[in-house]
Amino acid sequence: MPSIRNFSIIAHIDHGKSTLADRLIQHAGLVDERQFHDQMLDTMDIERERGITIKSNTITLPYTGRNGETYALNLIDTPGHVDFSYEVSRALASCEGVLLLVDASQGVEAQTIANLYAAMEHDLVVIPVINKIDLPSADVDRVKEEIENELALDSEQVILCSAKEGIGIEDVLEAIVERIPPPKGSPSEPLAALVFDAHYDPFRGAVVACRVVDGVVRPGDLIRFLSNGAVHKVEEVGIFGLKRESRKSLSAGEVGYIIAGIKTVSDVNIGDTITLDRMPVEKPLPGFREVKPVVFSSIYPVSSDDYPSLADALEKYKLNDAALVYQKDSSAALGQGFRCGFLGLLHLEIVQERLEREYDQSIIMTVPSVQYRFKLDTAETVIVENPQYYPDPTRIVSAEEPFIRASILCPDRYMGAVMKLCSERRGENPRFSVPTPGRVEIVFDMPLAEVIFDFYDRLKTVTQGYGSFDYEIIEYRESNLAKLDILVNGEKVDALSLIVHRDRAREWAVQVCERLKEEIPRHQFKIAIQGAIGGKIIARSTISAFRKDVTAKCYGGDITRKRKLLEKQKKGKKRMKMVGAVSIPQSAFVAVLKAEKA
Ligand SMILES: Nc1nc2c(ncn2[C@@H]2O[C@H](COP(=O)(O)OP(=O)(O)OP(=O)(O)O)[C@@H](O)[C@H]2O)c(=O)[nH]1
Repeated sequence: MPSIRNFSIIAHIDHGKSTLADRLIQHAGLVDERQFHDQMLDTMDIERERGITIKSNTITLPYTGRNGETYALNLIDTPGHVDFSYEVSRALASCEGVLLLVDASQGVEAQTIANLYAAMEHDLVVIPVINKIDLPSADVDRVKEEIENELALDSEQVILCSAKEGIGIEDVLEAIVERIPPPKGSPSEPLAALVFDAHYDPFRGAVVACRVVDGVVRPGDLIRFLSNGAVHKVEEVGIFGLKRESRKSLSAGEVGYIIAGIKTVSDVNIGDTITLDRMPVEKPLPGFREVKPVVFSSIYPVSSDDYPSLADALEKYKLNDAALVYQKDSSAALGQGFRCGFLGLLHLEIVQERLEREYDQSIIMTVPSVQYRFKLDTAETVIVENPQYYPDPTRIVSAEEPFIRASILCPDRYMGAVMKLCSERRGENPRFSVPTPGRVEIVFDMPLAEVIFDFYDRLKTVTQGYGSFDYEIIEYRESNLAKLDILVNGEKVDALSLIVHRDRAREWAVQVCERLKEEIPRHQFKIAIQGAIGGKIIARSTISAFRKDVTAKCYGGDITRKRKLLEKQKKGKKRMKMVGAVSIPQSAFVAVLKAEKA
C-alpha cells in the first residue's frame, strides 16, 4: 500500500490555493492537458463565477517521490474568506500538515495569520510556500522577512513556486512527503472515522466524506453514528479521485467516502464519529469547534405553495453546509418560512444563490440581523435576532449588542481612509502597530451589526484591494437600540423591519426608503414608503403612479426591444410578492441590505 499523507492548503483569499491545487492534480496525471480546466476543485458554479472557494473539497493524488516510493496524497482544499474559517477548521482536523501559501507580491495578510493559528491549534506541520514568484511585483525577500517576523516561521524552510507557471511544483510535493508525517492510527483497532463533510446524491442517499482514524470499513459492515446511534449498512466505500472511485475497503489514515443508503439526512452530523455496530469505540473522536451563527435572516418561498419543497431543499442543503442553522418562522407579510443563522453576509448570499440554482427554489430573504440582548423590567433577559420579536419598548431596561475586535492590515498610505471607515461604522478604541515597515495593523472594537452589511467590500474599495480583514467576537456592550419599521402604502411590512442603533436610525430609514423606491415598480396608484420608530415617521419616499404601457418609451420600430421589455416585465411578475395592494419584487428584500448601490 502506498504511504499516506493528509494535507491541506491554507492561505489568505486570492493567494492562489485553487490554482496550486489544480497544478498538483495535473502533476499527478489525473487529467490530461485536454481535459484540464482551471480550478478543478472549485466545482460549484458560484465558486467558478466568483473565483472563490466556498466548500472544502477532497482529492487523492498518487505521487512517486524522488526516492522512488509511491504515495497517496490526500489534498483537502479550504476556503479563504473570513466567513468560512469554520470550513478551514474542519479540513484541518483531518490533516497532519498544511501548505501555508503566501502571495509573493501581497505578502502576509490578516487571514494568513488567522489560518496559521488554526493549523497550530491542530498541531500540524506547517510548510511555508511563497506563490506567484512569476509576478513582476513579486518581492520574495520582503515576504520572507514577513514570514520570519509576523509568522515566526523559519524562512530557510520556505518553498518558492508559481502555481500559474508551474514552477516549483515538485519541490512542494517533495516537501509534503518529507516533512509531513504519515497518519498514526492502526487498522487493527476498532473503527473510528471522523465525518468531515457530506452531500446528498438523489440516487444513493447521503455520501459521507470521512477520515478513517483507526480500523477498517468495508461494504456490508453495519456502521453506527456515535452521536445519535443511527445504524446503516455500508453499500460502498471509496476515495475521491476526480470522481468517486470505489474501493474494497477504507482503512486507518485514509480519507474517502462511505455510502450506506442513508435517506434520513438528519442522521448525518458533520464532526460525528462513525464506528462499527458490532465492535464500537467508546469515545467519540474530538469533533470540530461548534459553529456559532452570527447573522440571522428569514427565508420565505416566493409562492407559499412552495413551502414543503423549500423545507426539503433546506434539509438536503444543510447536509452539505453544516454551518447553516435554521428553524421554522412565519411572517404576516410573507407567510411560512424559516429563520436561518449564517456565519456572515457572504455565507448568507451563497446559501441564497445555491438554494436558487442547485435546488431550484424561488426565495425571499429578509434583512439580516445580529443577536441582541434586552434586559426587561421583570429582570428577565431576552435574546432577539428577529426584529419581529423586538420586546415592548416600555419594558426594556437596557439593551446590548455584540462587539467584535476587527483587525485590518494594509499599506500605511491607506491608514486615514480605514480610520474614517471604521469610525463611520461606530468603531471605538483604535490601536495600531507596524508589523513590517510600510504596513500597519489597525485594531478597532466595532459593533458586529456594522460589519455584516458591506464592510468588507467597502474596505476593499477604500484600500484599493490592499486591505485585509479578520475579526473575532469579543463581548456584548450596552447600546441604544430601536426597532425601525417600514411601511409600504400604509402597511407595515414585518419582513423589512430591522433593529438599529438610534444614532443611525434616520440614516438607515432614509436609505431603505430610497432603495425601495428604486426597487418597487410603479403601480396604478401612488405608493408611500415610510420608515417609522414607534409610531413616529422618520423618513419617507413616494413612488408616483405609472404610465401603463411599458413599451411606450421605445418609440415605434424596434420590435425585438419591445418584446424584450415585455418578457422582462413578465419575468418580473413571477418574482413579485403581494403586500396589501402592492407587489414588491423579490429583489427588493435583498437590495435594502446593501448599504450602498452596487
Ligand atoms: N501571476 C500569478 N498569478 C497566480 C498564481 N497563482 C494564482 N494566481 C492568480 O491569482 C488569482 C487567485 O487565485 P486562486 O487560486 O483562485 O486563489 P484562491 O486562494 O484559491 O482563492 P480562494 O479560493 O477564493 O480563497 C487568480 O487570478 C489566479 O490566476 C501565480 O503563481 N502567478
